[in-house]
Amino acid sequence: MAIHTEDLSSIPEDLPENNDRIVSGAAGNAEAVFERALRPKQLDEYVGQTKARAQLEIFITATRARQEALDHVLLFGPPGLGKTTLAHIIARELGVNLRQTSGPVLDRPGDLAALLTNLEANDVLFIDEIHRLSPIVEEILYPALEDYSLDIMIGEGPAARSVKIDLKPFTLIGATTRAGMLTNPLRDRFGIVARLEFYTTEELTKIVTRSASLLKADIDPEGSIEIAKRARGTPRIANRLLRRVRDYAEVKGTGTITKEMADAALKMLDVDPSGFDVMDRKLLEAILHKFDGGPVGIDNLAAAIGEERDTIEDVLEPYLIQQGYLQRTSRGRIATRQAYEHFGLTPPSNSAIES
Ligand SMILES: Nc1ncnc2c1ncn2[C@@H]1O[C@H](COP(=O)(O)OP(=O)(O)OP(=O)(O)O)[C@@H](O)[C@H]1O
Ligand SMILES: [Mg+2]
Repeated sequence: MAIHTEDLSSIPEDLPENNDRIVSGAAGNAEAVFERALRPKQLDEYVGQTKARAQLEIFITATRARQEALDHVLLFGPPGLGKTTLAHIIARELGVNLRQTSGPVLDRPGDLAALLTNLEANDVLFIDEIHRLSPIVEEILYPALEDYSLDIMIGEGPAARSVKIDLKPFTLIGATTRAGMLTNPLRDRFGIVARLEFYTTEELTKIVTRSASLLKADIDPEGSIEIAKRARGTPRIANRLLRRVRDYAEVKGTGTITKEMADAALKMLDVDPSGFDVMDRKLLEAILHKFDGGPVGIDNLAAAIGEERDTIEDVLEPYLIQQGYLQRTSRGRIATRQAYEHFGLTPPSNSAIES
């Protein structure tokens, strides 16, 4: 039996607590504990993502049979869709160890060299937020990925010399919310690229039901559906809403999470029936009211709602676009017909919007 290790020491301590935004895709610190408890451990417990899963299943089975290292894997998609979970599952299914670090933490070439030389044959190195690797570390990574070798400089000045170190075969799993921010040479070195998609209500209902049973929360099937519908297509949010609704049901009701309880709790938390929270509405309303429905450039929009451009692009926008409320065009963001209707407004007849 291989040991499945998680190097918690390399996870940054200063993760933000996202208590201010209930449907934020990002995880807060306190939440990490629950997340670990609710995280599926095997591929067959991993709900949804049929495309990515089917692809991985084949590669994992073939690689296991040949006892080789799996090709390098890039997982990308918005926060909370299950990239970290999937990385752990892959290592576990391969029967190898996983070492975890992240782009911003790994800022010195020596740290990467230490990690790589400590891997056993066919192990997984998981680098979260891989788009934030420093260029020097990335340079060192290329030959490691390509022919399992490291070229590092030892010493300084005239005495400096380059040393080549052979590594055991390994698999890099990189995760990013923004595939577009990877450099081309890095992206090209991943043999398997899996894009994670937002989950359907049915898939999220399964996740909520499973989590409720792990948390020993009493929930009706309709209660699960209500939470699933309002989770912005994101398992992390579904699990978070479940915990909040459970508290509400314990205090205001008999403890059973019914549709009515879920609805009342989510109303109190300002999550609307489409799963939009205050920030989503603020973004859409800004486009509708301040910019006449758009097009509006991302920087103007960021200034208007007092939000970071990155947060808009990584967290807010993807779901609104996928759901058809927002369009990204070369001239800027446009509110769609559906967005007008969501706020009870009449879409302008002559506008460029499509529904
Ligand atoms: N396919 C799934 N089936 C069941 N639960 C899932 C699935 N994907 C994610 N989850 C749940 O959602 C939580 C968040 O997932 P995870 O941490 O893997 O997201 P992530 O994509 O790595 O997010 P980030 O971009 O913030 O790192 C997990 O704790 C897990 O319980
Ligand atoms: Mg993650």
